[in-house]
Amino acid sequence: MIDLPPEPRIRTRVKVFYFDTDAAGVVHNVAYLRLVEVGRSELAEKLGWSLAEMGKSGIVPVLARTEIDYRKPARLGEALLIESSLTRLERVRFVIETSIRKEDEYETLVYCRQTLVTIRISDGRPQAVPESWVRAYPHLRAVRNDSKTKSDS
Ligand SMILES: CC(C)(COP(=O)(O)OP(=O)(O)OC[C@H]1O[C@@H](n2cnc3c(N)ncnc32)[C@H](O)[C@@H]1OP(=O)(O)O)[C@@H](O)C(=O)NCCC(=O)NCCSC(=O)c1ccc(O)cc1
Repeated sequence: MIDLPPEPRIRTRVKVFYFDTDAAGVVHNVAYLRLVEVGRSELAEKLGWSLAEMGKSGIVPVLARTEIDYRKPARLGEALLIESSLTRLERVRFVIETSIRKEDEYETLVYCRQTLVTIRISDGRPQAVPESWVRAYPHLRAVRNDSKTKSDS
C-alpha cells in the first residue's frame, strides 16, 4: 500500500521525436494519444496502480471514451509537458484529463478527457473504482443520475 499524493496529478516531460511527427514536422494526431497514454500510465503508477501490479490483481481499467481537442501544433524536437489529472470518480467509472503544452509556454496545445471503467479481466465485468482513491479524494466523487446514458460522460 502506498501513500497517495494530496493531488491526483502528475507532470511528465517528453521530447518530440521523428516517430511522433508527419512530413511537415508537426506531431501527428495519433501520436498525441500515445503521449496521453504515457502521462496516464505515470499517473496510475503514482496512484498505486502500477502496470506490473494491474495484471496480477486481475482488475484493470479500460478506456470507454476519449475526447480530444487539438488546439495548436507541437513540432519535432520540442520539449513538452503532459499534465494528467484524475478529476472524477463514479461507481465503476473514472475520468482522467490531460493537457499537453510546450515546456516553456503556458498555452494548452492539446486537451484530452478520457472515461475509464474498472473491469475484472476474467469476465470483463465492471468493478468498483479503487476504494483507496475514494477515501483519498472524496471531492472527486460524483453520483450520476443518468446511468442509462453513455454519451454524456
Ligand atoms: C467499458 C465496458 C467494460 C463497459 O461494459 P458494459 O457491459 O457496457 O458495462 P455497463 O453497461 O455496466 O457500464 C458500466 C459503466 O460504464 C459506463 N460506460 C460504458 N461504456 C461507456 C462509454 N463508451 N462512455 C462512457 N461511459 C460508458 C456505463 O454508463 C456504466 O456507468 P454507470 O452507469 O455509472 O455504472 C465495455 O463497454 C468494454 O469492454 N468496452 C471495450 C473497452 C476497450 O476495449 N477499450 C480499449 C482498450 S483498453 C486500453 O486501451 C487501455 C486502458 C487502460 C490503460 O491504462 C491502457 C490502455
